Amino acid sequence: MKKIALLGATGSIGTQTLDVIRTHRDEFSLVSMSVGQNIDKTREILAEFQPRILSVSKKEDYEVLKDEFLNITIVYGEEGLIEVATCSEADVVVTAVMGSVGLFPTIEAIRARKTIALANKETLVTAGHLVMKEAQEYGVSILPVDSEHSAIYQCLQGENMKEINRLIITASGGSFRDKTRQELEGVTVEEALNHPNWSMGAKITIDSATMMNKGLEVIEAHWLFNMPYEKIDVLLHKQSIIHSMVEFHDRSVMAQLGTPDMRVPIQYALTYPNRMVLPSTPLNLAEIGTLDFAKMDFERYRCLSFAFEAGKTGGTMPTVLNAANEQAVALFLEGKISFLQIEDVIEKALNWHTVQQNPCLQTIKEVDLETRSYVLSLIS
Ligand SMILES: NC(=O)C1=CN([C@@H]2O[C@H](COP(=O)(O)OP(=O)(O)OC[C@H]3O[C@@H](n4cnc5c(N)ncnc54)[C@H](OP(=O)(O)O)[C@@H]3O)[C@@H](O)[C@H]2O)C=CC1
Ligand SMILES: CC(=O)[C@@H](O)[C@H](O)COP(=O)(O)O
Ligand SMILES: [Mn+2]
Repeated sequence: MKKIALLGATGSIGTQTLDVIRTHRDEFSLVSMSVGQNIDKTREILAEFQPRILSVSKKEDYEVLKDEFLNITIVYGEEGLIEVATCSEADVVVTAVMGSVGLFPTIEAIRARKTIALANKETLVTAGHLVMKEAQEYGVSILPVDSEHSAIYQCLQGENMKEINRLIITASGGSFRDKTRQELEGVTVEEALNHPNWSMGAKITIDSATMMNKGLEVIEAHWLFNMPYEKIDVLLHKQSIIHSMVEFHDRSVMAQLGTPDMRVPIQYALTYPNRMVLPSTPLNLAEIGTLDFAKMDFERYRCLSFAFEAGKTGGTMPTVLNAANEQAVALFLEGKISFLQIEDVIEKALNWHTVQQNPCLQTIKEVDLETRSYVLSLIS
């Protein structure tokens, strides 16, 4: 029986992780979980899965739930996230919170020698050098959940890392892939949230529309696979059937394919190196007929250029990229800035910041906060 700590149980990845646990009750159990503010859904999850520890974001929710669920340890805030992630019984921590708030619990989980099933890409973007160093020091595996990185990981099984020529990350193009830049003026939040292939949380769906999701994934791949940026390519592939590819020195290309269903990479991370049955829709290529590919347009998707530049600059630059993006997307979702302003404020933040190399955790925390304040100052 594998015991799971789940950060972000009420979200899109969290819900699908619970579905995987539900499908394999004899293999997995939920021992601890965190949520944000969705307390109705939390009550349902607690009743069904009965974890030992729950963390909520707000103290007010903690006050209510602690009197309601007397046999569950209830905690809250950033300390609560760490308590969930370091729960003594847990073997594996699924990091499915949204944003850089996932960094500190992930670091503490590594120090507690938990295997990490990593969905929360912002953690690697903001502090990849520290996360990978800690994982190496503590002998902890970081198993990718993000579909592209899971695909690459699957293609690399039994391969020699020294024989890789390049990684090819596929990108659907997001909600606005058929629009020109001019047509992006005045697009609505509702339109932006309409991803063509995946049903995901709001923030990543907007990232997908701006192509920042792919930028974050390039940086995530750089750290996970120790790959220089020059060897990471992005390819437009609108069906999201090929989840990513690896080209080797002999020009052989390995790809992983499947219908878009995040339960597949989630389950793979939980069962690795084995596989188990999953009631997912089989891939029917005859029915799909055609798979499309196109060259990435870096003028159209400026956020992808920002990410490559920030990644190559290194130091605190990816932290700024991530924090500015998180703040800008939040402002867009609140209706306070337009879709095109997202990339404008990110560009301003990157130009404003003076990079510091090899930042420690404290510096990353400070730069993250300063960047968010800077972005807010731009619109006030
Ligand atoms: N969804 C997907 O298919 C994929 C997602 N990812 C990555 O996985 C992560 C999660 O994405 P997704 O599931 O879509 O996101 P969702 O927005 O659906 O879920 C986020 C989860 O995190 C919780 N949360 C949000 N903010 C905080 C906070 N400040 N403190 C504590 N908890 C918080 C939410 O709680 P509540 O709702 O209760 O407020 C919810 O449980 C992201 O990093 C994303 O990039 C990667 C690949 C695919
Ligand atoms: C499911 C998943 O992993 C997402 O990150 C997905 O890749 C988003 O799709 P695009 O960013 O390619 O639109
Ligand atoms: Mn992805």
